[in-house]
Amino acid sequence: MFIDKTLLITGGTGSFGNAVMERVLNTDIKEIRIFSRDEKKQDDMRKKYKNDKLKFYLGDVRDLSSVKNAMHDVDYVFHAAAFKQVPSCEFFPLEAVKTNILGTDNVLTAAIDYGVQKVICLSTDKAAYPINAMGISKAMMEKVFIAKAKTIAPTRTLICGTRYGNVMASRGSVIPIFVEQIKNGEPLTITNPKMTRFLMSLDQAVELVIFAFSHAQTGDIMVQKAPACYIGDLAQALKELFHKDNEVKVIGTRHGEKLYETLLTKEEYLVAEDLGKYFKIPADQRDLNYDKYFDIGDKNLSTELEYSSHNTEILTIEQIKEKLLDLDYIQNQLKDMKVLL
Ligand SMILES: O=c1ccn([C@@H]2O[C@H](COP(=O)(O)OP(=O)(O)O[C@H]3O[C@H](CO)[C@H](O)[C@H](O)[C@H]3O)[C@@H](O)[C@H]2O)c(=O)[nH]1
Repeated sequence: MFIDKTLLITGGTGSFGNAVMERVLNTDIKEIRIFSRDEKKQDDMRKKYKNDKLKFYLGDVRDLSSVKNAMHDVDYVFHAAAFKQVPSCEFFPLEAVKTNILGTDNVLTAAIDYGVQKVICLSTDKAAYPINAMGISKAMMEKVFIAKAKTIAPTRTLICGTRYGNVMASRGSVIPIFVEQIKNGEPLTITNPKMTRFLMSLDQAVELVIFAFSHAQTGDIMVQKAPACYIGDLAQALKELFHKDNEVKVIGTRHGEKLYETLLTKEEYLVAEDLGKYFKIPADQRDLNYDKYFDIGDKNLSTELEYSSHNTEILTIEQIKEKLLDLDYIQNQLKDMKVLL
């Protein structure tokens, strides 16, 4: 797939950028361009990998000229640059607009201008029925790339996306928070034990992008099916793995937070194609002459379910423990704490 090609990864110094880069670096790819704002992280990456195939571009997706500067002779783009923290986007929603929405438009404009063959834009479950600024900006990002996909022949530039849930043990997320609390003998701060979240690994996020890369048609969003768990059960699973019995403190739901996340809205579920491990949300083929579709309507809409972390497979405590044990992060923490399994 990548033989002699050039791949640009926006947000390339982030955890997803690193993971997907590592996955592709050992193919016959010609060049991987890491595009990001942070010179320090780029320098760390340069020193860590010491690989001539890796090229680093400083820039910001908000600035079209910096994006164009990195886009010449690129074949494929994985667009991962984004603001993804819920709280910071709540306080600075316009910053989310600039990076997540306008930045995406810049990436697509430059990609089309330079004849890039494929662009994969990364979205999140928080974009489905969004309630916080981060999710709303990502939902708009999806609208932007779907609309843009209609403006260009897929044989020239194919534009598609992926949507995935929380990445387990990512920096600042609940798993490392609970592990630190366990280590320090502090109570585990549970927002609501009945809250559910999809459980996905970084590798699966990479898999999903590679799957979209090889299977998506223009305008499609690819979604990975995933199990979920109750946050109360996640805390219990961690306590059992670490052989500790910390107290639990229920602290209540945080700002902008949902009881459960949605990967497919019911409107999308109705049209989604089930591809086994994945769902494909095909691009809406209607054009602006909307009137001619009005009398068809959608009778099923009121009965259809969404695909959410409440109605997907819910893992038992034992199953959560198995998933946790697959994570390098958990293995290292268990070793640090000299826990025998
Ligand atoms: O101390 C905590 C922290 C979190 N949770 C719960 O654990 C679940 C997961 O929380 P995370 O903070 O790990 O993940 P979020 O779903 O809240 O989303 C987070 O991860 C996203 C990316 O996956 C974005 O980065 C986002 O800004 C960030 O809030 C939620 O139900 C949350 O209520 C707790 O019970 N206690």
